[in-house]
Amino acid sequence: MSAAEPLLEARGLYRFFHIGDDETAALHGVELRLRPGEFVAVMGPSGSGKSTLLACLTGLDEPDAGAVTVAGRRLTRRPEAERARLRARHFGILRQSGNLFPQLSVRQNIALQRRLAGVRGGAASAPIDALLERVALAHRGDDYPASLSGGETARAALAVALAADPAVLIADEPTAEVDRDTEDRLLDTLAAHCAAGRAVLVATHSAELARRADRIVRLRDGGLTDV
Ligand SMILES: Nc1ncnc2c1ncn2[C@@H]1O[C@H](COP(=O)(O)OP(=O)(O)OP(=O)(O)O)[C@@H](O)[C@H]1O
Repeated sequence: MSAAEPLLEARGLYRFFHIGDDETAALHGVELRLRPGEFVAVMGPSGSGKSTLLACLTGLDEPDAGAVTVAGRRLTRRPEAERARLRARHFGILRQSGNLFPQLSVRQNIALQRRLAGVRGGAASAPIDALLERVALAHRGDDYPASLSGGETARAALAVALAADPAVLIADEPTAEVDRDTEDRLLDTLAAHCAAGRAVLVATHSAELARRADRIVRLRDGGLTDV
């Protein structure tokens, strides 16, 4: 794959939901391309389709029409197990609800994510130490999620999302529940991931966060437009 090719590409995405006779077009012909180094913010009012878009882009949901390609591999119309493998390999996913297993330490959560992504030496300590350092959690690696503060939890979740150095980091409202310092650190870390030739897509209501993006796209009634 050449450097100019998008890391993530969505073409003609449609997703419909039916309740009784009512039909909602949650996605309506969405086109999106994320190139290496790009930090893109998706904005849109509640119900505009952001969660549906992120789910379809990461293979958690299957669009009714259209195609998604990540790192040159088609993700759509694949068996669930294949989508899960591609998702673990190519995406880092940061959710508001968190992505930490409570029964594992921070270090073990990172190691698990690396193993799921097929990274060789998934539990090797040097890369995990470096990652903990990057999110200022070097001293908390052996602790369990329940003992972390809100800001530490957000940073640990980011470390897990970055564990396998994913081509595309997808974040849903990553700064909604964190203080200003943590927000700055999260945004700096996302920017550094882009600077390393990866791509970041963030769904947010925060104008502050969107200002840090290279490009803002807006969802309205399932359609995506550049701002
Ligand atoms: N499983 C579902 N069944 C029926 N309708 C759904 C389903 N999921 C989403 N929708 C509808 O699709 C539209 C888009 O929803 P979505 O959750 O993607 O919006 P959103 O922009 O993420 O909203 P919010 O910012 O409030 O999280 C809404 O009208 C929603 O009611």
